[in-house]
Amino acid sequence: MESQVASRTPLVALLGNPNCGKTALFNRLTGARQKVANYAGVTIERKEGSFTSPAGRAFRVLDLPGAYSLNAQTPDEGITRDVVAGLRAGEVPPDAILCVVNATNLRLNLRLVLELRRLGLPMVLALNMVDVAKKRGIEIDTAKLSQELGMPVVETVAIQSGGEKALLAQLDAMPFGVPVTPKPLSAIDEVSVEDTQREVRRILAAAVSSAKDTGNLSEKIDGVVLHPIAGPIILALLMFVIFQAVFSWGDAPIELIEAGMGAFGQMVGSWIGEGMLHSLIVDGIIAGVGSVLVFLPQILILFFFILLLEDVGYLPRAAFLLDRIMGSVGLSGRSFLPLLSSFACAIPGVMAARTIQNPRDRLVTIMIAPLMTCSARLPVYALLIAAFIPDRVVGGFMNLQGIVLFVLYLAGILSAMAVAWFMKRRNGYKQHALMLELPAYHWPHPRGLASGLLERAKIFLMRVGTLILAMMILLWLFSSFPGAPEGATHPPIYYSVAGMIGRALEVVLAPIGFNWQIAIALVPGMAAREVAVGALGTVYALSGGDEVGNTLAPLIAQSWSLATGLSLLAWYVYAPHCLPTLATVARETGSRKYAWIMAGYMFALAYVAAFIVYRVTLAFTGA
Ligand SMILES: Nc1nc2c(ncn2[C@@H]2O[C@H](COP(=O)(O)OP(=O)(O)OP(=O)(O)O)[C@@H](O)[C@H]2O)c(=O)[nH]1
Ligand SMILES: [Mg+2]
Repeated sequence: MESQVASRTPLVALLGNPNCGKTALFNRLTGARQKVANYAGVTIERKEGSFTSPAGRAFRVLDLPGAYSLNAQTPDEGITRDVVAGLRAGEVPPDAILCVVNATNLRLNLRLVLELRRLGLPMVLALNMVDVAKKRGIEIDTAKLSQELGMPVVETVAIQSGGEKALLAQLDAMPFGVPVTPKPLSAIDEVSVEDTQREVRRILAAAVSSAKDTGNLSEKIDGVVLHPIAGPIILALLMFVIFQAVFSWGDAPIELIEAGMGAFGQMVGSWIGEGMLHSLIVDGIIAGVGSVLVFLPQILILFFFILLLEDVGYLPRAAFLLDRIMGSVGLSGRSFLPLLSSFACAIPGVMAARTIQNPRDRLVTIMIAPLMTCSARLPVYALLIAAFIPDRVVGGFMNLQGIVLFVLYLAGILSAMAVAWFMKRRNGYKQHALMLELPAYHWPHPRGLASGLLERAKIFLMRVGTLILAMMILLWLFSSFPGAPEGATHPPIYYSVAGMIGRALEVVLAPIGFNWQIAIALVPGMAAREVAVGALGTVYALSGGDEVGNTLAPLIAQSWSLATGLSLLAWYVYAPHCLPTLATVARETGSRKYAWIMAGYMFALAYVAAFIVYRVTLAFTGA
């Protein structure tokens, strides 16, 4: 046992305050592509990687959630504490702590360094973001700092290639002999917070000169962005521009993909003679997968803006602006970032709720996260909007389709607030002050932005190529067998297994205006929301029409009433069409109960909303 421990690869753990660049450094060292963004609380899990130093030594390295202190306040900080203190079952404590600090904010960051030092593990301090510190005129005497702290101090710039050089050299110089056992966590409390603060001040006075500090430009920008009147107006304008862009910039590339898919379908169709294989490939796969694929541009446009705002550092400001509104329903700005990540996908959103300290707030945030419009809803919304909402300019400059999309997002947000209010009212209110670190603004890094977008495109294409493709093949099978009986008056799919299920469900769904074709699509749609779009593509391709797939929108516009179209939109604002999210909720809350409650309340809301929309539209259109 002993010899095994002695000979293993040294494990180095990255620790530091949130948003100081740990993940950026981790990525630089290991070549990984973990998410880096300019707000606190991006990393919420322990991630392991490895690298070989210039001297040829192998290292294992851990990226951890940021923490302000080892007295963990939130579940994600708890992960970090347990890892360094060696409290995780089946895991040895790290051989060394690589403590990362933000060089422009040592006053805040050094407190954790002093705490960590009391654990008695070998440590290296990475003075990160020295590029920014230098620009601002903050002078840090690293030799002095090293002497004061009693540990090696190296300068790093995690976002520049080569910015990790000094650190690698330092790691190579370290012996890593017999692993050290960390002192118990109680050692941290041996010195009071006040004494620690005093020590921080002393060290700063000795090693840092901010005499030439040009000040923080961010504070000046925040004077405008966080202004009580200008702030919310800027936020609203930003949102507005994003939704307009999704529709107005998306047109050209979408048409290109549609045309491409159409031509591809025809070409492939002409190679394969009529028959089962033709149907599987043209109606099942190309029509199904193609009808989802066309939404790639719109998804990328949305993510372009999200990534941009993330990178610049605007998001925590938005949380700050919305704190009061969220407070009125019993949530705090703390819930904002988890909810915001739910716009990409509810799963990381639900997981990000780990950064919330209060267990009730955390639960409420988890329960409402899926009401935020995730990117998988975008294909559904975009399809139905293209089919039922005219592409018209209103008020001189606003695109009507963009407005409807905005309203759908808003409906999700407002409903989430209402549900939060209801849950909190039942469980008792308690207001918490918002403690949120506002990071410095910085210019977006084009390379990071591009790789973020590429990552998104990959995720989407992977989903299309695996999950959606598989669902389409299954759906085609269920929709093609058994074939139509003698003297059939409907297309064969009507008599198939899927058709039978669809017709059975139609009984329940008819009051909200859904036909059996929609009912069929909703079933595989439980795997993921955009599967329903593909399923509609396949179902309509099999219901007749030759080269449907790429022209699904006009087809459903012809065959459904406006009331049905709008009702389905309302349904998708609420319905929990995503089993993976429900599974994540069960895991994160440690109980299936909440997944069931979530599914129940979301289906109920979906039905009621769709019913109201259907009936009201019918009343207006007089059908
Ligand atoms: N200018 C500059 N920016 C940096 C540097 N290192 C990181 N950043 C930026 O700082 C922000 C935070 O980086 P992350 O790596 O996500 O920080 P983290 O410590 O992992 O944050 P959490 O996971 O939230 O604890 C990002 O916007 C990075 O691009 C650096 O050395 N210089
Ligand atoms: Mg991180």
